[in-house]
Amino acid sequence: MPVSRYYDVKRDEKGERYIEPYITGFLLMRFPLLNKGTAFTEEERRLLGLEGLLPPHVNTLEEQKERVYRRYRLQTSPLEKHIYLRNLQDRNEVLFYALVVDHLEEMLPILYTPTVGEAVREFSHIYRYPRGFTASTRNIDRIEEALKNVPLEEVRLIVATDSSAILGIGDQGYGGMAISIGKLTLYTAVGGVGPDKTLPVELDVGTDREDLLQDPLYLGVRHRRLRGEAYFQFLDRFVEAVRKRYPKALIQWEDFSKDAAFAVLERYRKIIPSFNDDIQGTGAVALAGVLSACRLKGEALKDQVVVVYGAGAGGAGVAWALMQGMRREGLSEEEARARVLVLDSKGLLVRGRSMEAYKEPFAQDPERIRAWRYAGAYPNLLETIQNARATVLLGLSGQGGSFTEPVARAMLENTPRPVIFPLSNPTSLSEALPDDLIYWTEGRALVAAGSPFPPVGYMGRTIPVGQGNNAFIFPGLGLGAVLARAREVTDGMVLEAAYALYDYTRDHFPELLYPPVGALREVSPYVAARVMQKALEEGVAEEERIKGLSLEGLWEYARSRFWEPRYLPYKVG
Ligand SMILES: NC(=O)c1ccc[n+]([C@@H]2O[C@H](COP(=O)([O-])OP(=O)(O)OC[C@H]3O[C@@H](n4cnc5c(N)ncnc54)[C@H](O)[C@@H]3O)[C@@H](O)[C@H]2O)c1
Ligand SMILES: O=C(O)C[C@H](O)C(=O)O
Ligand SMILES: [Mn+2]
Repeated sequence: MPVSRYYDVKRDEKGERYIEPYITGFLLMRFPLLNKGTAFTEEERRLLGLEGLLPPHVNTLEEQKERVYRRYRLQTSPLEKHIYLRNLQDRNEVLFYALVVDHLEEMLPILYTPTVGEAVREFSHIYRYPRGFTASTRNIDRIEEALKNVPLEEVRLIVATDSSAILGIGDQGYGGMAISIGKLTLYTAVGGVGPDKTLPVELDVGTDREDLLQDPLYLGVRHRRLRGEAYFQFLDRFVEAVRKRYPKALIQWEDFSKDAAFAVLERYRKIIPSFNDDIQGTGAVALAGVLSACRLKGEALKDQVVVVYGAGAGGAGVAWALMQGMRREGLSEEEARARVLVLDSKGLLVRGRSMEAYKEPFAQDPERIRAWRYAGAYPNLLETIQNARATVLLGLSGQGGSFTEPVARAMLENTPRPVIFPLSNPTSLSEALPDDLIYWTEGRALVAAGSPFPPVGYMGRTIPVGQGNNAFIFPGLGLGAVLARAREVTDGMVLEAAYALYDYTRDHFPELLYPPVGALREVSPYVAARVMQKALEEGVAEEERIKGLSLEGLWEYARSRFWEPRYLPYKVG
């Protein structure tokens, strides 16, 4: 079966890859995976029926990059830059990725967090070309036929959202498609997954946002969200259709609110290889960063007292991963629980309090807080930090500014080097500005944030702010699972991704909490190799070609499979 109904990628007698197109002429230039624009050679123009349709001068990819980069720089706001880049992506994917790879640090905040949050909000207003697949209450009864319309035959990676909790900005209806697109852009740009192997998906089950339902320009279905049985029937149909059309595909569940996130993960993880980025990716990235912080302070994770502020998908995932990390250092389940305190909007999770089932594993023994000093029904953030003598504080609350000066100073009372990670996105919802945290703690806090922040100058020092974002995990985790053809994404593989990121940071950036974003293209294949190794060890890897390979061999394998943005020559069969 060819890669697409529009073309196939083949190898010539020397083993070099080339494209055999099944469409020609003007139409070929309208398919972004095939278009080279002004870089079509004279020979290709003759061969493909493009003569006269393009300017006479033939550009190199380098020249094209120069041209689009100049225009890019003239865009006046992050959202305008985002729109510009997304248009380029929908016009010529090789050129788009070649440009992005050259300017990773500059462009990731435009294509991904934080600007992607704005793109989600404005999705219906900035919409231009179709991309990805929409499953909606309008087509779910014909989902199998609809999926056949996707012109790609070898999809291996799907990012799907129901848009119920996009970043920290809540229900965004159809606009969530932008997050699926953004995550997959990273999969290709830094995870080496070919764009023809990816499919962004919006699961449009409706929205509860009155302003969207009333907006005449809104592009999604106009009814309230499906819930309960109807919701799961919708998802069952989607998963079944994916399994049929793309039996080798992995699904990354993205930005499902806590009401559905845990149930969706558990319902499908043994049916189709899948993981939840907000629960598992975030858990892994937080564990890696806290381990790095412990190394920098010369302390062990098992001796920390961790407060996780926010108990949704992200918070629960982070609490789980940190407990697993402590167990690995020898603590019992009970001991680990006592060192990871989790708060939701009502305060500290304590056994006996009313709470959703998924929070129960993190609830503290009520005996423990009996002697604590606190005012309300349950200890709040400041009271928990003070009473438990917290040394690590992680924010996944979506409550901008909630790490105040008293909170930061209370951390400093407990330890000379507090670890404080305001991980909520986008930038405006960060629990604190890294700048403030550094000043309030007299330059002593170890700080990483979910969104990108510039380094902080303090008393003649320049303190880098790590980006504790699951972007350091999901591309490698997904790539590793896909290359290993893992039947399942196990908890072991998720935790291995965390330790891989920790090891990578220690070996290459020993002073930092996380590598710089510019290193993501090196980080992801390493994480992938470790994930593959774990999949082999746990017996879930089905790919024969990797069996028996050492870590070095797996790493080489991941690098050799890495998709690079360059033009392939055309040949007509
Ligand atoms: N840095 C990262 O990689 C990363 C990854 C995932 C999520 N996040 C961020 O975490 C935040 C939450 O995302 P989520 O996916 O967990 O959403 P969610 O909808 O599943 O959960 C939100 C949670 O926030 C908590 N919360 C709300 N109001 C609160 C309050 N006043 N005090 C304390 N807690 C409160 C609640 O416990 C709620 O369950 C978002 O801002 C998101 O961007 C960051
Ligand atoms: O999307 C991100 O930047 C990270 C994370 O998945 C989130 O929901 O905030
Ligand atoms: Mn997310």
